[in-house]
Amino acid sequence: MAASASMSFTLIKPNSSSSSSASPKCRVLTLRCASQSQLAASGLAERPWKVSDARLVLEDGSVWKAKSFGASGTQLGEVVFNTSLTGYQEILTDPSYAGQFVLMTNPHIGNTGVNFDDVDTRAITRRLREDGSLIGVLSTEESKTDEELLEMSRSWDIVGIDLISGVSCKAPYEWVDKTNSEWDFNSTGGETFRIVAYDFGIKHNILRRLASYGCKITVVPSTWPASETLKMKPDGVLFSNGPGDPSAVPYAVETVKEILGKVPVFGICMGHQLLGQALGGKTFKMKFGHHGGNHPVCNLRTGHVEISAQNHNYAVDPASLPEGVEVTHVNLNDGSCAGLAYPAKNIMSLQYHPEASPGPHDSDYGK
Ligand SMILES: NC(=O)CC[C@H](N)C(=O)O
Repeated sequence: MAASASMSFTLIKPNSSSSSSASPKCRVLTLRCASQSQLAASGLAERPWKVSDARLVLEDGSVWKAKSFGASGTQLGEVVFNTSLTGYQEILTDPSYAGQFVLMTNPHIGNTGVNFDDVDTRAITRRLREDGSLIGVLSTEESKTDEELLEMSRSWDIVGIDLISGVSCKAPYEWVDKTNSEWDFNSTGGETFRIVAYDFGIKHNILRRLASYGCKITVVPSTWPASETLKMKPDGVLFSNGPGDPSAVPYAVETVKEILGKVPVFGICMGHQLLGQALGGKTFKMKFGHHGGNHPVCNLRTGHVEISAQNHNYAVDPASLPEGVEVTHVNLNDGSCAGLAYPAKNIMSLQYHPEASPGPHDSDYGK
């Protein structure tokens, strides 16, 4: 689903003037440093892909000059940074990043660290840490002026947009693949539960982990009616991860509401945010969210700390939840809600990724 481009960066003085607009079309892009001399020395400049000048223009008026290879054109999106040390392939193919650019911060991926030829892309991360996630336009089109690109970045917002409909499957299907045995560490033999999994941009490893635990899984589109799901008489329903603003998909919240209390349900990330709303709570946008494989979470039921993989810009406001809903997990970096349960209705959910691949695997408890 994702286009990607690798770029070297040189920061020039912020430019704050503006002029035209364009329709938003967003893809996940990764920003990676390599100097032109390195590219030339390695022969990359002669490879089939085109190396071209590129610019990342942020809505704050800053213009970041770059060299790109692997993709060309102009893309608009929200720039977020990810602190994971490994797994950038999985990050770039995670549908939850639809509408966003991913800026890797690990020196081995996102930048070259000590390199006097290039400005370190961690400078962009610092900017995002100050101001929060920013909309940006990444372009290799020389015909577009900085002002035009700036205007594009200022005339689009990721808030309020339904991004899950663009990444969900279009028809139901059965999922059978398990975690490859060389990577498996917790699994059960035999069939356990029949699950309907709502695909809001579901990650394959969620499905693999469930299959390894013996679940028989039917994946359904985001618009699949609750009544059809209930007719399938599943033992449980999973609401998956997915991109974008959870308050911009009221139809999905309605589906969740219709299912709650009738069968046990579990939500991951977007699924957790939809459950929070279906229970009467509200979500809010965080400053720059949580994106990385190193987030400490406290499981309040056990007192144990789990290191978790996270990828979200929104969170459920615990103060907005009705009585009876229990906050089961808390992010120890900022105290935000990382898990919910409502035992009276057999509901549980996590804001983070217990199935993370690559790990950490602290939250894959096994049986
Ligand atoms: N990984 C996800 O499901 C992301 C959830 C939601 N799109 C957010 O950014 O908060």
